[in-house]
Amino acid sequence: MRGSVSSTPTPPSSTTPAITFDRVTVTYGRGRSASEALSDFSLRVAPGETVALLGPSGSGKSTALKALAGFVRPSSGRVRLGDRDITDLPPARRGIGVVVQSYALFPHLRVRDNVAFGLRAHRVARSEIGDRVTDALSMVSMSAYADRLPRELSGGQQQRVAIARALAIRPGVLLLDEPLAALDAALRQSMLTELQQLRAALPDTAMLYVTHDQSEALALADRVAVMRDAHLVDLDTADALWARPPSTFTAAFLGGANLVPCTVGRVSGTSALVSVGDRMLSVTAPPRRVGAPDWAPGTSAMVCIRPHEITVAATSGHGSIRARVTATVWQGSTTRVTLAVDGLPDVLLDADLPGRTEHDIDSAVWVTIAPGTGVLVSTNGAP
Ligand SMILES: Nc1ncnc2c1ncn2[C@@H]1O[C@H](COP(=O)(O)OP(=O)(O)OP(=O)(O)O)[C@@H](O)[C@H]1O
Repeated sequence: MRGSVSSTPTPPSSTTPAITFDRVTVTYGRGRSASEALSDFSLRVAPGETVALLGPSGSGKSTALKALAGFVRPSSGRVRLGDRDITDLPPARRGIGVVVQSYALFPHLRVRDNVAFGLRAHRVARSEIGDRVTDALSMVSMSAYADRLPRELSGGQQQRVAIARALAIRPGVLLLDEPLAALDAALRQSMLTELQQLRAALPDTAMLYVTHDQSEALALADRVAVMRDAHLVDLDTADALWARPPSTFTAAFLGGANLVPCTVGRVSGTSALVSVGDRMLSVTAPPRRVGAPDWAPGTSAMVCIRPHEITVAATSGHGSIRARVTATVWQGSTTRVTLAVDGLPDVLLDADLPGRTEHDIDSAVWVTIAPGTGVLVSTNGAP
């Protein structure tokens, strides 16, 4: 399946979607100060599917979530859960579990009462509440903390309680808005693993996961919806978006790709020879999206080269290109080396080299891009 929003905004199964956004537009403010935070947004999420809304700050991700949860009202368009149109329902009657970045726990209520609160708001029978709270806390491994106040918990523990509170109502749909953003890097990693386990434990729950962190989207989502300036720009499986980015924006947003201008030469199936400066490079030419022209010889495009696909040596080798080191940053397990490559005056390439690699600034090196590792990306419609 190709990642064109116009051609494939459909969930993988043919069942009724758990979540439907049908051409939703949200406008904040009025008159001259009115601005569209979400424009003509359509998306369907299948039962049991996790879709990540990924995009930079201000691109409209949270607004989409709020429109579904009922915290903002669309100026046009409809939202549905299954066959039920919920556009006009108050939030508490939508039966959606919501988890936000700031935990939003009541500071004066103990953990068990924070979780029970949502159940009372959803009018769950008093006799059922105790068992539901116990189940939800055990799902997030927080049973031992039921009698604590939020201030007696770490950030990660508070976020688990917030997730338990959302799960206790047994929602068919769970919305998570940057749930890990307030946590430190180590905790974020372990919570990410726990969220993966939670997802496996809830095979029928559809999840919409808002993040600006591509690694969270790749780790958790069945499909990724890339947002930009209030619009959905690309939608596909995480694998497909990574391997065959449909746009330069998505290529850059998912993993800091090097985007090198090229001219398409000979194309055979999914292989292409392209000229980059005065060099020929063998790259992958993914099938174009439905309705788009093929990669015609002479077309201007970009080659997306991931930083880990570049090797750097002190001496020249077969097919290597001379370059100059302009910066190095040690990142722990890798060193990012930035390179000015001969014949490409306007491009700096980032290479991620394993371990701690020492290169003097301005030193001459030889760069090799393994044949076939770069992928062609269309510049049609790109800014
Ligand atoms: N209540 C509001 N009133 C006016 N404008 C708003 C309001 N909430 C959001 N916006 C604006 O709408 C746009 C989209 O905001 P939104 O919060 O949906 O973006 P986002 O992609 O979730 O960003 P972030 O990752 O920073 O949370 C932004 O320009 C924002 O400033």
